[in-house]
Amino acid sequence: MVCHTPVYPVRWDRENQCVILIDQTCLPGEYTTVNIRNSSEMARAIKIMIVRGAPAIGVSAAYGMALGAREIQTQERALFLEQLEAVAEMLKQTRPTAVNLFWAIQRMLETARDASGSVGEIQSQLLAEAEQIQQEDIQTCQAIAQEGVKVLPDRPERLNLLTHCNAGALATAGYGTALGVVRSAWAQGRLKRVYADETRPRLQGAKLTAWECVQEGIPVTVITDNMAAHCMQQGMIDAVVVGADRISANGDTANKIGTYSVAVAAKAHNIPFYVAAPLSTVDFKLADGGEIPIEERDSQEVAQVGDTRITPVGVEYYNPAFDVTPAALIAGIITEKGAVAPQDLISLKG
Ligand SMILES: CSC[C@@H](O)[C@@H](O)C(=O)COP(=O)(O)O
Repeated sequence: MVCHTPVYPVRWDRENQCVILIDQTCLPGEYTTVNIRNSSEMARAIKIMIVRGAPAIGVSAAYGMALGAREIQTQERALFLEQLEAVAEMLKQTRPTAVNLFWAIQRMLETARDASGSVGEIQSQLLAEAEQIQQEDIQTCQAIAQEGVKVLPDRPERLNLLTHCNAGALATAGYGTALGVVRSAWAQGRLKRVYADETRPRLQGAKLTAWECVQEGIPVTVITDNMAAHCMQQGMIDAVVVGADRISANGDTANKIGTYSVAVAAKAHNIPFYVAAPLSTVDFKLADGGEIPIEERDSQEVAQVGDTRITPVGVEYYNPAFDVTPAALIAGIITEKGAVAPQDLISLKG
């Protein structure tokens, strides 16, 4: 096996002046990369999930803005800023739930507005800002992982953790949020095994979380989504750690569809359920999870497994990509500034 660690799903290629994305639609069968040369290509890559996962989407959007800035021809500052807004709008249309997308685009727009100098200098500053966002995200993930390990159940025996979807290095600039906690627990000798829900319909757990674990020799068992409650009932799970796409001010958490049912099952079995996410995933403007926009994706994702159609002709489909886990089911939200109870999240507002 060719080992691809550490995993960096989004990279700036200085020599070729393009962004290199790991094509996550090809994993685990094939490790390939895609060169992204302009903002439209980046928007498409986010939409069709070549790159996915809230923080990775944010980093990619930041690079999309930097690429878009370079496509603008005018040397007139006001016109440049106006055209950059249009690039921002295009990137914002890609995926509605992951707030990191909007957070990163906003940060890039503010960088452009605050920048002094010529249009050329602003373009350079935007590229530097995208690189900065990327570096910060890796450091944030490592801090989340350190904080996360501290809150895991304190038991003499090694822990069995369950996770849903992929909140690993592939979903961030590197290292991961929920899977970062798993990684750190493994590095510290506190992890026995991670159970990865397969995560229908896109199978990020079976494909991506499992792939990342195999890369690093972390023991991983893939289960279908409907097995999680059974595993909990059998005493196989000590804690659940998942990522997030958007967290409202009260701690309600939108994450990959199926997360809510895992949280309900964890509560029923008295198993702590943790959300690991950077503060850039918290949308303090939203009072509760009812205000979080939920992306609905193509019905084909439900109708098919891989390329095989599994449903009869004539049925209807419903394919929300995310659900909202109420704060009451969450034992703690693990951020780079420490882990807090959902109701105390507001104390971390910068
Ligand atoms: C650190 S990633 C956190 C979330 O973005 C992740 O759990 C998730 O739901 C990803 O969804 P996806 O649709 O694959 O982008």
